[in-house]
Amino acid sequence: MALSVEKWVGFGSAMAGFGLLWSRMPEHVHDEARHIISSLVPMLMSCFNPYEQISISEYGEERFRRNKMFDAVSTYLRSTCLDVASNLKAELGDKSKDDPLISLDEDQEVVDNFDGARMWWRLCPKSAKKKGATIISLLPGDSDDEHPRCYRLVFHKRHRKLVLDSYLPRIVRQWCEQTATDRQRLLFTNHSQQGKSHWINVPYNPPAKFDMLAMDHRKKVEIMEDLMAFREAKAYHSKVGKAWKRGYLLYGPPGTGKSTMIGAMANFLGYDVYDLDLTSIKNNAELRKLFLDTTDKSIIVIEDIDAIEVELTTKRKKGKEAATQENNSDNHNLVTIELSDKNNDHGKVTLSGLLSFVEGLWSACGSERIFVFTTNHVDRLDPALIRRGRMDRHIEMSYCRFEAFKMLAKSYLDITEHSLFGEIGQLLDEINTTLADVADSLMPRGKRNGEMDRLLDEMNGAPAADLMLRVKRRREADDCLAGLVETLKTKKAAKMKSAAPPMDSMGEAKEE
Ligand SMILES: Nc1ncnc2c1ncn2[C@@H]1O[C@H](COP(=O)(O)OP(=O)(O)OP(=O)(O)O)[C@@H](O)[C@H]1O
Ligand SMILES: [Mg+2]
Repeated sequence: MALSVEKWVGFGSAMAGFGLLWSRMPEHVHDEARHIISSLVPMLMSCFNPYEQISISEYGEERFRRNKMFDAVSTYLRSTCLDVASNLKAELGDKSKDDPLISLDEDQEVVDNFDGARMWWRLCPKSAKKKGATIISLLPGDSDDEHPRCYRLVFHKRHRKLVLDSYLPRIVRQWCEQTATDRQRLLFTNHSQQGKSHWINVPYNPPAKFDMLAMDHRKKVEIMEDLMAFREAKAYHSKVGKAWKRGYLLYGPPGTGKSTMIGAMANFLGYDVYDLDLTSIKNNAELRKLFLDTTDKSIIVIEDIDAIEVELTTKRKKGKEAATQENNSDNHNLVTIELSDKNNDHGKVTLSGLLSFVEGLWSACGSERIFVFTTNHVDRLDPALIRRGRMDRHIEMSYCRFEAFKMLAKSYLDITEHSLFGEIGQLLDEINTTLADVADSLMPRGKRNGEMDRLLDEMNGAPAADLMLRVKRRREADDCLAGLVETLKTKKAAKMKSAAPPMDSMGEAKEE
């Protein structure tokens, strides 16, 4: 049957070609004959060929975007048609290394039954393109003169309505439901190969969760509520005619949790993360292609945006220009961003190119996207980049104070109080310490627990083991907190020393 379906489709194409030929007959062929035969061809075609087909290509016409319908069909066929296929292929799935991901091999045909109708599916391999067509490809190993892979669905033409109104929409619905529940989240980064940029990805399971993020509780709840409201605001955005996207600027000193917060956001929303490295992008056109190849329900991150040299070409920033260049002149990894790209955006990524995705024309391409910019130096950023509306929320990640410390102590040592808490609270108020430093001090090093660990192993769950475990934890907490006090005192002494006026030879403070 499969073969005959293919033949019918082939026959249909041949007839179509014949029809085309006729419609282009030279003038000297009698007009009337030409007209009669041309109008007969479609009729003949529909008499002889009872089948129709739909192609679902892996990439869209312009190759800018992956065709999600292709992914939906892959997932559907994997779940419904594998039993009847003989040519399969296996890959290691992202989720579990023990679980191979089985899918249809190229050219394997399978038949699906839907509401009594038969559907023939085939995954067609890449094929050579007819001469003359040129499409720029950004995909690895994908050459410009090839058609991408595609699924071909063949069905009887009396089922056309069923296919378009019920069968294909059901495939999409199932895919959406499945991806929402058990999809492996991915972390993407842009990569340049043979002068072309594309995304590469790895499975992403960030350990950070909001409940272990140490920061002001009220602020944290506000952020979570904001994210939740965003996720449910599809109708609102379309009602007010705004692109469904949101921008966050996370700023604060190194080690205060900006990257950790991004992981917590991704966990909370279940979104993929695109970590955009602007330094490897040549110009706005490439940036545009990368943005267009991001998926919905994603967080697009540009870390350390202050490290991007802002070379202003407009008059309004002339004064600041010299200072910016001077500050960054020795950093060769910087990408130059020009504010005005109207006349000259061929060789550079420009600020307006970047902004057109955050807020401008291109921001409407795709939906449910969150932009996160991070910086250690908020004061160095161009106001155009961070003005409200572009970056909807500015979140300060600050040094570790007592409240944040208590959260870290709870997650790292599982304690809520200790005799050293008072002293630690006071020291944290006096000196600026990052959460990264405090977190590092709170990691048990097991200095004096070697013997206890051995005993615990030997006891293997005996009743006394529980008590011993608690003693061990308590000791670890004592050690960590004592270590933290020591570190903070050393820092405080160093700070006081650097702030003290210089001494003369008699040990007296010199007058300035
Ligand atoms: N608010 C926080 N809550 C819990 N842990 C934190 C927090 N901030 C920092 N940490 C700890 O410090 C480590 C470094 O933090 P992180 O990388 O998020 O800092 P950052 O602000 O992104 O720094 P940088 O500006 O250098 O990129 C984290 O892996 C985490 O262990
Ligand atoms: Mg970071």
